[in-house]
Amino acid sequence: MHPDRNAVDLELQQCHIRLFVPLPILFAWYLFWTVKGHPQASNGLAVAGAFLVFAFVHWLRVRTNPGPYPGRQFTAIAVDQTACMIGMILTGELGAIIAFVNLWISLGNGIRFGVKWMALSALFATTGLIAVGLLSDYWTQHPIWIFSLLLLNVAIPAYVASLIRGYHESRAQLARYAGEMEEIALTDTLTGLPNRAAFFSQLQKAVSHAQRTQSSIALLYFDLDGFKQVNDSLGHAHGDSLLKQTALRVGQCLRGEDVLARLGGDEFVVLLNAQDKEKRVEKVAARILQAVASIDQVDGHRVEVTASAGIVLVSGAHAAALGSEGMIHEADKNMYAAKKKGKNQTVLSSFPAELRLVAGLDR
Ligand SMILES: Nc1nc2c(ncn2[C@@H]2O[C@H](COP(=O)(O)OP(=O)(O)OP(=O)(O)O)[C@@H](O)[C@H]2O)c(=O)[nH]1
Repeated sequence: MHPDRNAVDLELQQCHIRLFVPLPILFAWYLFWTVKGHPQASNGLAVAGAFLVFAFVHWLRVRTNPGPYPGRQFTAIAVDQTACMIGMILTGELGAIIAFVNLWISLGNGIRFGVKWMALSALFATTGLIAVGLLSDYWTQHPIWIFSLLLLNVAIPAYVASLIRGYHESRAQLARYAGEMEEIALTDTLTGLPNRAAFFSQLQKAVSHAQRTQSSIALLYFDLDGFKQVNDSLGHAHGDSLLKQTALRVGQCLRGEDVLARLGGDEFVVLLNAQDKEKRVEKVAARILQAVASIDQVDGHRVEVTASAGIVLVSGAHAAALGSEGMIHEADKNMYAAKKKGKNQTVLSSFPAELRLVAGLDR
């Protein structure tokens, strides 16, 4: 596929429109007046014919050698607008129609190259029209007409430019809103951590990566011990503060590549992403438990809090077989086993079982 497929398509579209709409109309106009015997009509016929040949050659070039060439915008604007001026000078009153071609060119340049080039094209057109007003006998005698055509060539591009700008601004604003909504949908509002949906999407990516690179995944699930007690004794607001502190302190134990998320309530998960995750997993778990245990105050109230963690270490192939839900479920089961064993501790399992040994976790 051509690197700038859209631009090439647009360029071809412009070629077709030019070849089949304004130029045949211009040609037919001068043909009509030639048949009627207007003295300057044959000049116009020659100009319109030259325009048509030029447009045809340009169409062939775009078809055979698509893509931009150096100075494309400036050349297109200068050649088209100058040819229009010559046509107006050579055809006097019959040339009024060419002012609409000027306008067409400016709008076309805006669509092909952007608002700045449309402004330049309109500037070319208006300067050219002033030159026509000064150089051509017919137009010098009809200043009102040249002034009207000039206005037309300024006002319409300016109006279209404001429409294009408005359109781009609303698109940019929509994109910003969409980004903000996505962020809200993927963030846990209390702690600012990724939420369940965001975590699942990260885990999904990690599973694909582990499968592709034949590496492993280390997933840690932890839950505060006795959180309900804090809520009941201090109130929900202080419970919220404890959750925020937990997110902060645990986050400080992790590396930038690791993902800490809150699944809901007092349940958190960590996806270890660093290269040496297998070797780090137990150390990280110990650090997390220690970080939680170090919280001794919530909003000035003394608290004693610990956490229990379940870990799964899974090879890429097993991760794909278990799926994200399956892995979370395994880690959750281990976390409950740790609670049963007396809380404030970690239970780890691996799939396949030998992964523990490979990772050196049993040494
Ligand atoms: N403050 C606060 N509490 C919450 C929030 N979400 C859930 N909870 C409460 O958190 C508590 C979680 O319950 P458990 O995890 O079973 O309570 P626990 O005392 O930690 O029990 P163990 O895990 O067995 O030690 C419940 O009381 C919920 O009402 C929240 O966003 N903020």
